[in-house]
Formats: sequence, structure tokens, C-alpha cells
Amino acid sequence: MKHLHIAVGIIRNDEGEIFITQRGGDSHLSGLWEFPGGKIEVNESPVQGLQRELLEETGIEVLDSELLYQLDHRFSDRIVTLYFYLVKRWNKMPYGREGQPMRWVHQHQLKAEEFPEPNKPVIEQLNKA
Ligand SMILES: Nc1nc2c([nH]c(=O)n2[C@H]2C[C@H](O)[C@@H](COP(=O)(O)OP(=O)(O)OP(=O)(O)O)O2)c(=O)[nH]1
Ligand SMILES: [Mg+2]
Repeated sequence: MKHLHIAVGIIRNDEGEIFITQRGGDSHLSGLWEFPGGKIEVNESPVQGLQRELLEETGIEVLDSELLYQLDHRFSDRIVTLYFYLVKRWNKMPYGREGQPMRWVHQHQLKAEEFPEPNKPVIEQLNKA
């Protein structure tokens, strides 16, 4: 079974809103919403993977981030280790750079059922904070 390491960014503004995007087309878990991010490459640290993926997917440069949550999840065809980073400072305005739908949602309004299963604990934590 393949094992992937994934860095994702919880980009949160001063109003407590978080930038989320929708997984497209034929990708794994398409139609669900996600925190932008993706696979950490072998020569990268998790933070370097986060910086590269957020630049590719949202156009921002991460200036300050903090690891909020880390977990392993087994899907039917793969195991993923997810690193959830709270992105506290960045430059530029994030947008769906790959054409993916996007929106800003207050952290109290994030719905765990619209996200992949492994996001549940971190979304519950954000809903309560
Ligand atoms: N980006 C992201 N991926 C998530 C989240 N929750 C979750 O279970 N995943 C899973 C879905 C995928 O199996 C994996 C992310 O892989 P990906 O396909 O987005 O990776 P990538 O951006 O490098 O994509 P690609 O270049 O291979 O198309 O992590 C999340 O909140 N954000
Ligand atoms: Mg991705």
C-alpha cells in the first residue's frame, strides 16, 4: 500500500475566516472541500512542502506557520500522514490558482462532513476554538 506524506495549510485571516478549495474532477475524494496542500516530496521537509504546495495552489508565500495537528489515516488504497499547519502570516491574496472553486468560511461554520474523513478532529477543534 502506498504511504503519502501530505502538508496542508489552514490559512486563517484576522476575522477568523479560513480559505478552502474544492477537490476537482477525477482526483482522489473529488467534490469534497479541503485545505490547500499536497504531497511532500522526498527531498523536502514538511514546511518546505507546505510552502511549495501553497504557492502552486493558491499563489501565497507562507511567512509564518505552526503545526496544529498530525495524524495517519488509512484509505482503501493508500495510507496518508497529514500535517495540518495553521498559516498565520502570508503575502499576496490566496486564490484558486489551478482554477479550483474556493471560498472563505468562518472557522465556526466549517462542516466536517464536507471534508475528507481525516480532517474531522482538526475541524472540530477549529469549530470550538
Ligand atoms: N490537500 C489536502 N489533501 C487532503 C486533505 N484531507 C485529506 O484527507 N487529504 C488527502 C487527499 C489526498 O489523498 C491527499 C492529498 O493529495 P493531493 O492529491 O492533493 O496531492 P497533490 O496536491 O500533491 O496533487 P497532485 O499533484 O498529485 O495532483 O491527502 C486536505 O484537507 N487537504
Ligand atoms: Mg493538492
